[in-house]
Amino acid sequence: MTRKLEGGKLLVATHNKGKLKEITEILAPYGVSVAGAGEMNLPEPEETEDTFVGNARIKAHAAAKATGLPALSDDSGITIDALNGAPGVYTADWAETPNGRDFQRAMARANDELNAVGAEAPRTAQFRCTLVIAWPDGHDEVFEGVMPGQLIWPIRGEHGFGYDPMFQPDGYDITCAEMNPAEKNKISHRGKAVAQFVQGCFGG
Ligand SMILES: O=c1[nH]c(=O)c2ncn([C@@H]3O[C@H](COP(=O)(O)OP(=O)(O)OP(=O)(O)O)[C@@H](O)[C@H]3O)c2[nH]1
Ligand SMILES: [Mg+2]
Repeated sequence: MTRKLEGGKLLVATHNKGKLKEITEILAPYGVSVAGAGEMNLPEPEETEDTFVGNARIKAHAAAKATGLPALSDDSGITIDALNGAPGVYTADWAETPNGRDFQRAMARANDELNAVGAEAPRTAQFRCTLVIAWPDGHDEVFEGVMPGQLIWPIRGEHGFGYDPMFQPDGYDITCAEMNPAEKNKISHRGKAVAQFVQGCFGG
């Protein structure tokens, strides 16, 4: 049975400003305001699992334990069919450099690895989002969303974050970075997962 949440404020256990902005915007119509782990100075736990749900559990339970409040985490990434699902849980790692994350470089790597598979390699990929809400007593619940699409090159668009300029959702001829944010939230992996979370934890 899904445990319900009360009150209008939710702790979101992420240090990613792009995710936080999207979750804030998706939850606004439900009267839920959001506080991020970064602004609450919570440490960033190490993501040691090899599944989205495993890492989402680590982040949500760490924040719930540290604050005594229910905490929502988001573990997400891109799975590329021709690369057997890579980068998957390592999506952020592909962007890491000694000077911070560089997504131009991460997108170029995805394109290079696809080209190395061959000209005929399918360009299909999925954005995946796993949300975990954890309570301080150790209870948790999981919600998931997937957005299928194609990886295009050269990249296009200025909105969004991460790999958005490379990702063209199925049924669209523009990338996620060319959409306005509300349009992306309507169809995205994160939009779908948050809708399920709202239904489960705030619904009747
Ligand atoms: O173009 C994108 N549009 C999206 O909608 C999206 N959602 C996730 N991602 C990427 O997937 C990785 C998640 O890694 P991740 O779950 O560990 O998050 P993170 O480390 O950035 O923050 P945190 O929540 O762990 O604090 C990061 O590289 C994100 O850029 C996206 N990229
Ligand atoms: Mg992370």
